[in-house]
Amino acid sequence: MKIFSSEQLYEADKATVERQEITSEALMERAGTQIFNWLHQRMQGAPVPIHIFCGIGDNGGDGLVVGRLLIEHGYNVIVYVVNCSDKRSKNFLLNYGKIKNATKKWPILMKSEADFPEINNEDIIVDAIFGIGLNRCPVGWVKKLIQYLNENKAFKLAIDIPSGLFSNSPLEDKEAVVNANHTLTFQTPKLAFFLPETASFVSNFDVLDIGLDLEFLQNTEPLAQLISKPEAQRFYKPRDKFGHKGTYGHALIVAGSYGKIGAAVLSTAAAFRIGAGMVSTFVPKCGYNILQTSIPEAMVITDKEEAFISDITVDFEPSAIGIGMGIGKNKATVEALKSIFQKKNIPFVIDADALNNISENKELLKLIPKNSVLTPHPGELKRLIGEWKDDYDKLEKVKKFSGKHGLVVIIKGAYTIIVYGDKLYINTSGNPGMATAGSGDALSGVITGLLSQGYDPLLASVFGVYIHGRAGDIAFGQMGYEAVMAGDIIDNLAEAYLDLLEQPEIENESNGEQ
Ligand SMILES: NC(=O)C1=CN([C@@H]2O[C@H](COP(=O)(O)OP(=O)(O)OC[C@H]3O[C@@H](n4cnc5c(N)ncnc54)[C@H](O)[C@@H]3O)[C@@H](O)[C@H]2O)[C@@H](O)CC1
Ligand SMILES: Nc1ncnc2c1ncn2[C@@H]1O[C@H](COP(=O)(O)OP(=O)(O)O)[C@@H](O)[C@H]1O
Ligand SMILES: [K+]
Repeated sequence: MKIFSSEQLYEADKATVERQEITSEALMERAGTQIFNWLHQRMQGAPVPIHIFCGIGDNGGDGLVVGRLLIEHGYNVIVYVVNCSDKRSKNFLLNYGKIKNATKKWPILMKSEADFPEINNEDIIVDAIFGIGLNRCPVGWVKKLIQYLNENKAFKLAIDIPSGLFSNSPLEDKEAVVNANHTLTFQTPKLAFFLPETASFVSNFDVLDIGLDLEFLQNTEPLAQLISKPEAQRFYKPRDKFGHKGTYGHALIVAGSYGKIGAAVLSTAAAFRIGAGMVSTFVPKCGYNILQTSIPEAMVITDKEEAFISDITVDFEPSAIGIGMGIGKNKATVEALKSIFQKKNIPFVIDADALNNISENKELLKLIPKNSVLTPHPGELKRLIGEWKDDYDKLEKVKKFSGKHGLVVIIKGAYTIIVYGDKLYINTSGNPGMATAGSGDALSGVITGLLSQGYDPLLASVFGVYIHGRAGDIAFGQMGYEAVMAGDIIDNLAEAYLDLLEQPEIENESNGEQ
């Protein structure tokens, strides 16, 4: 599913009105009707008071449509106009008139704190104050109203986007955003829903298809692509009936140092489970017995050093190399990295201490083969590209870094983002149970194993991040968040594949899966 900017959505709006030969008022009616249907389906006529707070723009207009439809269906509705400006939009005014006709009275006009209504914890709040047209932070009594709503325990449903949140630019005032329990967003989710500083305002969301012009949506380059099951299903490369282990490549994992051989074990196991034909693992001598015992399927090659890696020599041509997990920062290890980057001109997966060594020895950057995949968590990323002001600044910096060096960068975390030049892919699988030691080692093994099977680096990254997260979700289903260990994620790669190969999901409007 594509994520568009607010500017693109206004263009889509315009294209829809022109090509479908409808009025923008009709489009608003469509949008409001979708919200009404969502509520009506869940409330089934329940007499719970619904407080609808409408701004004076088109988001407010949507709120008025919802209010009118609910009233016409006998719901207990109180509609307020948050009168923060006299510049009411055309469609707001049209619907203001319509709701008056339906109810024979005007909505309640709010002009200051004195107008804040009493709301019970069991009531429902619909937030239609600001949508994607927010152009400055809410201040004064409007900010106070947002805070007042947030203090209330009533269920808060935001229309399109929680008021106070900019859809694709930095948040300036965290105190002036509606903390929505659920958001019903039109046509595509907004970028702010997925970034660490703003995602918490959008704990749950559904995407409502309001039928914006398909040609525009298909032909417009989005801000980002959201990756869910349907996309992953398209990326999957089916196994060949006549394939043999050589068909699926020989992956090399270079990992581990004294006390961190587990990192090598985890990434090796993950590379096998994701389907690499063969996996050889290069470790310091101290890792030999551990590897041979824990993963008999792996071939093990050892360094001349006992406790760390100093010189990576192998007697075969790997189809992919995953490097860095638990290797430490010994000087000799840095030299070994330098030399292998120069010797092997294939895409690498570069993780953990390999990234830290690169950050401390920036000359290594130039030696990394093009289209290699870097998998930093936020700490490693900061060391690599420096501090950032906010999430958007971070994305711009990573895009620049990726473009300059010709690398895929995976920004790990909840909603992992894969960056390749100007392109952003946002993963939707995964859960906080995966915040556990070694889950990153598993990811590097997964991506290395996919590269070795012939997935190109971008595809291996996007698909690998999804399936790793999905395996984590399945592990969560079995044992809850806390008990998940990295090994459980690896064990569930099998289930994640089976889940992927089930009948394709019907692409519907919910959960961002389109
Ligand atoms: N573009 C689309 O595809 C569609 C948009 N619709 C709705 O239209 C919304 C966008 O409507 P608008 O562009 O009218 O914008 P909004 O309704 O988001 O609000 C903008 C209005 O509020 C004022 N404003 C902005 N920030 C303010 C602040 N901090 N304090 C006080 N006033 C402030 C602006 O000057 C403007 O008058 C969407 O979010 C969505 O709800 C739907 O009706 C249907 C289709
Ligand atoms: N809250 C979360 N939600 C989703 N995925 C998460 C979450 N926390 C961690 N992960 C995933 O777990 C992995 C953690 O990687 P990393 O921090 O490198 O772990 P380690 O270094 O211990 O192996 C990443 O793939 C990350 O996206
Ligand atoms: K809103």
